[in-house]
Amino acid sequence: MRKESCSTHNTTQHNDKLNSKAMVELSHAQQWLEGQGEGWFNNLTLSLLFLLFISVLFWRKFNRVSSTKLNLPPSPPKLPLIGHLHHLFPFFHSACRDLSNKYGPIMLLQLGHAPFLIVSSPDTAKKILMTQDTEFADRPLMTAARIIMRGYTNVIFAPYGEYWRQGKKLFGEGLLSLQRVQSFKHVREKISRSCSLQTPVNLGEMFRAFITKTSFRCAITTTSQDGHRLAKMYNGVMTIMGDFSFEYFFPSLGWMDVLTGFRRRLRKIIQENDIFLDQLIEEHISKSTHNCRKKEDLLDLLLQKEYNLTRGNIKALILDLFLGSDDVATSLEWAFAKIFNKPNVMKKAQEEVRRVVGMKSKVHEEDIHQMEYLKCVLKETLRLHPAGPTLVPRINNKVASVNGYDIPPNTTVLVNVWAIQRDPKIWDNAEEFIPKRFTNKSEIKSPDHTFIPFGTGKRLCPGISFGIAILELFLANLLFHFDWKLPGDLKELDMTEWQGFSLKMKAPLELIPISHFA
Ligand code: HEM
Repeated sequence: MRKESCSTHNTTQHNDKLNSKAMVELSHAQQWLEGQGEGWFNNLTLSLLFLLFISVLFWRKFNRVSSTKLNLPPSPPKLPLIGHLHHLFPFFHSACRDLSNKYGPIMLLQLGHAPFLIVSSPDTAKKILMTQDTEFADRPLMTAARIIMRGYTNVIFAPYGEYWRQGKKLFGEGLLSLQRVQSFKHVREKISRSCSLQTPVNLGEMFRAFITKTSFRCAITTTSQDGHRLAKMYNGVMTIMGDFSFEYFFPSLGWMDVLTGFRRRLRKIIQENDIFLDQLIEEHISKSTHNCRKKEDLLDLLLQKEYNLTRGNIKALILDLFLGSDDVATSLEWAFAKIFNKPNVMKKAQEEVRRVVGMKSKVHEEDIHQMEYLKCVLKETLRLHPAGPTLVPRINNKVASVNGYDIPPNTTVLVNVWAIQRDPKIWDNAEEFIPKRFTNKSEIKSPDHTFIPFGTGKRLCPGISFGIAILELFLANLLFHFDWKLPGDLKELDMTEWQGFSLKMKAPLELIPISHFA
């Protein structure tokens, strides 16, 4: 299943959209700029602006010709050059929900030069994700994913095809065979120190650090205790994956990513990751050669010769663990904040956890099965705060027909799960946090597509069981061992959202722990 970089495929796709002469000039300018390095801006600026103008004209000409024959979905009025970008503040998912209320559950936007289809109803989501899923099973080509994930050779961004199929199967097997998250000891000790000092704990930061480390260590056994390097690698990858790239929204302006320093930062992250990942890989190769590991882990599986993966492929696949961990940490942060802001929910959840665990000194995995209310709390959190509010983007390679509309090829398709899961036509008191609405509903995705925080269909998240297991265990432990209060004279937690790679809490989740068993 070996796969080398898809960047040529990407370039070809974008080139098709442009007049070839202007493209040749642009690519010369880009190569030249790459050679000059970041921060360069001198008297050639005018020539570059001229090129920009030409490329925009060509793009507009192309776009007009190709879309005239199609029956396109409804669209709000747009501005020259930026299209609908100005409509999408402060938050993409909520702005799209408001626009969809006016323009319908299937709506075409133009963001910069890139066409986006926004889907906001369960029925249309079903068509995209299930009924017509082969037409929409590909991922769009994004600069950060291309470079960090070495030509889209991780699972999340891999183009739909044999490499993706094999990668997902391997990833699923690797995650299933993981040793479960056994110990909450380190987190408990750290929080206990703050108990005695009566100082607030930044829970969001702590969740992220522990969950990345936990999922990484569960998947890959290593003697390296370098948690700091792991955290640095994680922060670097997550930050740049959520950054703005000119190449994506304005394909003809890809060279601007050189000027802004985006490309340089990507290269730096790759180099830093390489040091850590090469060390892990070498350690695994040497241990398997000397046959001194007791248990096989995800990395051992990926290193097996029969899969014929390059070292770059393996590094990209490992990085999917980071993206998955980020979703878990984000969901945990929201869940805890939601519980804290609703004292009756906190009381009920703590009573359940403490009743089930009883006289034991810690929460065991078997206990979790009996914590029905805790499971409802998690589902209600994932309903109101899905970590991926518009799932991971899809793309269609050919013209597709949905609800009688023509969807032009290479349209990025976003299913606004955040809007569907808060739709007052579907949910009673849709904006309210009411965990008991999930009583006796065991599924983590509903067949009618009204609740799909992990997506569905071919590109369904393979980390569901692993992610839920970590979430349940962390939450149960936090509720079992500690009571919590706000620092200073704060009355309530600030629940403002912030969109990075996942939809996070903007303000730090800081609370003072009080030991329940002191
Ligand atoms: C609460 C935790 C998590 C949430 C909310 C979540 C959510 C999602 C979503 C929305 C997608 C996109 C589905 C689509 O395009 O239809 C996805 C894909 C994916 N997730 Fe997760 N995820 C979580 C945990 C994890 C974990 C722990 C891992 C791995 C360790 C993981 C690995 C993946 C991978 C590899 C994909 C790509 C699947 C594909 O493209 O075929 N996720 N996840």
